[in-house]
Amino acid sequence: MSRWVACFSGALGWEASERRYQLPPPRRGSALGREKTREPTPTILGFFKGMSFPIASIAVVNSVLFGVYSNALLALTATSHHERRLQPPSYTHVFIAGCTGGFLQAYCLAPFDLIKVRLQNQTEPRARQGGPPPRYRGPVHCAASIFQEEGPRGLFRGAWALTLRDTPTLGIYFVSYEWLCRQATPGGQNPSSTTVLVAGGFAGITSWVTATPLDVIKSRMQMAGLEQREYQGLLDCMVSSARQEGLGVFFRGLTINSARAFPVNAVTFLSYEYLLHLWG
Ligand SMILES: CN(C)C(=N)NCCC[C@H](N)C(=O)O
Repeated sequence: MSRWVACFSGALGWEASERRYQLPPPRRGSALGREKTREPTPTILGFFKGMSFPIASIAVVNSVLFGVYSNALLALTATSHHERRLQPPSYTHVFIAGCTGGFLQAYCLAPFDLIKVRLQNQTEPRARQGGPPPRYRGPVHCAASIFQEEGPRGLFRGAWALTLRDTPTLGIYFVSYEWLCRQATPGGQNPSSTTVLVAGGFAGITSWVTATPLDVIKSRMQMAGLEQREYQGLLDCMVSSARQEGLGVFFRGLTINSARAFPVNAVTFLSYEYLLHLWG
């Protein structure tokens, strides 16, 4: 039980805005480009757009991830959290447990991720007097609209890309964390808080560095239904994105992902270790 509760810690780790993955604006001269549109004045609030839903859902996401990871490790090694300090699990076991957590988390929570991406990509200004209302009025309205307009399968748009992104990268995430902790901790002892913070931060960066290319593709596929743009699949999305925007497209958002990953994952692991210690 404690393993699942511990993962509430993730409430601190909201996802960065996905607007960086938007497709380039229509070229000058295109029908859309010629339309006279009044751009809303950007405000600081734009950075926080659509954050309430990610904050609420990240607790669930991390509960599933860390819960499955801990239970998979328990099943593989037959040792409790405390015993593992004296008998550390092999990196293969850590990797398999991390991949299992990543796979189940991605598969079960794909609709939440889709809603988050759609809400964060809304470009309409907040409803003003006389102005157009935003397309989605909130998470429930967003889910209902996707269901109506794109069918039940629409809610799982991009789910494969999300699963492919999360399965190996979460294995890497937990292996990096374990490896860094072991380097800085004498055998048989618990890692210090500083070690946990630093190892968690770097584990977050490592996982995002490996995840960013598929993260870009996943977000594009999730937005495709809304932008009246269909990809034939993951490969088609990869090839057409690279053709139009060059290989750099796969690393879009890498700097911001990494800058965000350090503090978020440092705190996530510290809370996880602390709660395991308390209830484990
Ligand atoms: C897709 N990737 C790289 C990950 N999910 N990595 C694990 C970090 C999870 C954390 N909630 C975060 O958002 O950084």
